Amino acid sequence: MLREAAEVERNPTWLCVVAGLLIDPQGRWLMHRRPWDKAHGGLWEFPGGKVEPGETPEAALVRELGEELDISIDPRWIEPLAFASEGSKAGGRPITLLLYLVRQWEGTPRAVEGGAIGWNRPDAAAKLEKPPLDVALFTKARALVPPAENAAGRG
Ligand SMILES: Nc1nc2c([nH]c(=O)n2[C@H]2C[C@H](O)[C@@H](COP(=O)(O)OP(=O)(O)OP(=O)(O)O)O2)c(=O)[nH]1
Repeated sequence: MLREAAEVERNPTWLCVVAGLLIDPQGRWLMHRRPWDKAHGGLWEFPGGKVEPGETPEAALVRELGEELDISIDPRWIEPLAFASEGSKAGGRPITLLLYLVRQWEGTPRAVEGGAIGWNRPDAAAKLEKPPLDVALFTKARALVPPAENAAGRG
C-alpha cells in the first residue's frame, strides 16, 4: 500500500496546471498566444504552466508568470478564481487547470518564450480561439470577476 502511494506521488495520474487572469486598470484582460511549436500552438490561453513536483500551485504561478511574462508577483496579490478539468486523452494525463485572479504585478508583461500577448476587453478576448479547456473557464471567469472590473472593461 505504502509503496503504491509513493509511486503515485512520484508519478501523479493527473497534471496540475496553474494560470493567471491579469486585469489592468482599464479593465483589459491579458491573454497569451501559445508558441506554434507547443501543444495548442497559436491558441490564446491564460498565461501559466505546469506545477512541478514539490511546488505549491501559488509558487508555480509566481514562477511561471515570471518565466513567461517577465513580471514579479507577490503571492499576496493573487486569489483563486475558478478551475476546469478535462478527461484523459489518448496517451496523456488528464489536466486540472487552476485559474487565479492577478490584480497587481511588477514590471511590464511581455511574451518571452516565443508566444505573444494581447490586452483586450473581455468581449474581444472572448472571441479569441482558445484551448478546449479554456472555453468554459473563460465564461466562468467573466461571471466571477467583480463588477467594478467588468465595468472598467466596458466599451
Ligand atoms: N498555461 C496554460 N496551459 C493550458 C491552458 N489551457 C490548457 O489546456 N493548457 C494546457 C496546455 C498544456 O498542455 C498544459 C500547460 O503546459 P505549458 O506548456 O503551458 O506548461 P509549462 O510552461 O510548464 O511547459 P513546458 O515548457 O515545461 O512543457 O496545459 C491555459 O489556459 N494556460
